[in-house]
Amino acid sequence: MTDAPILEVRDLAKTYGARLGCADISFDLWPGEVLAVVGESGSGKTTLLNCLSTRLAADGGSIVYAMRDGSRRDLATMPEAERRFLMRTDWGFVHQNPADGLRMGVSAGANVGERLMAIGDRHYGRIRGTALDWLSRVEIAADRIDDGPRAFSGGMRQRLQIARNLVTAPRLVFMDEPTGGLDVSVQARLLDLMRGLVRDLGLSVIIVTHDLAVARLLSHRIMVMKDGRVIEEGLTDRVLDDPRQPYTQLLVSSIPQA
Ligand SMILES: Nc1ncnc2c1ncn2[C@@H]1O[C@H](COP(=O)(O)OP(=O)(O)OP(=O)(O)O)[C@@H](O)[C@H]1O
Repeated sequence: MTDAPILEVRDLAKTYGARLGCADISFDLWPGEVLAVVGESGSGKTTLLNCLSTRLAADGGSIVYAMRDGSRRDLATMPEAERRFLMRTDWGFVHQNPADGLRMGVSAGANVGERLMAIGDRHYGRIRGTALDWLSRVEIAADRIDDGPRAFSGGMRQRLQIARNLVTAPRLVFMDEPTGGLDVSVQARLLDLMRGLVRDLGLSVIIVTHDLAVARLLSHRIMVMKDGRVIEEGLTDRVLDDPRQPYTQLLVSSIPQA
């Protein structure tokens, strides 16, 4: 842990014409911290995640990112090429639908190795070795390395997407409903795996989910969104065990208690 946030977000806002995407978003994310953004469908979670990861241009506010060299940079004014480099190296983005984050037409090994090549690794044997190592870390058998994602189950595809993202040792990972659309038993295994990796690698994570059980298991802190704004935030246990806002109370009461 360092004593400075990895991300400082102030007054971030995004509208789509007359419709509000998100507004008045301010928070700090600390190294090694997992922040869950929760809320119902349409509350602005995905808009916020896409603005933070610069996949979408915000209308206002600032996002300051702590670079590896310690310098602090405003992402809105960072040149496109530099942002793209960050996305390939320092950041990961795990999509709900693995097909959005994988190259479906190439092998599992190539999906992982490609990210290494993008940061300049050219040694075939080493790339394949690292890809094998990562497949095993996400519990994909070594003999599947030459199979394409199309031959994988939904859970395997999602694990492959995670390996592809983590192989470059990113510092910040964005996740958009990473367990959405999977069977409950597959979700449980994936969550367990993600929790271990996040902890072992000391990743900073912003995870969007409408599933409070996912937030409970993975996150240190929760931001609750409603109608594009953050209406409550705090440590995960506090928010889930002692929600202050009526809307959060409603969300919490609607999930079965473990
Ligand atoms: N491309 C777009 N054009 C117009 N309006 C949009 C667009 N994307 C999102 N919105 C609107 O912005 C608001 C926030 O949507 P957003 O997708 O961020 O919510 P969400 O909480 O991620 O929902 P979900 O869980 O269903 O993905 C909604 O009112 C939505 O209709």
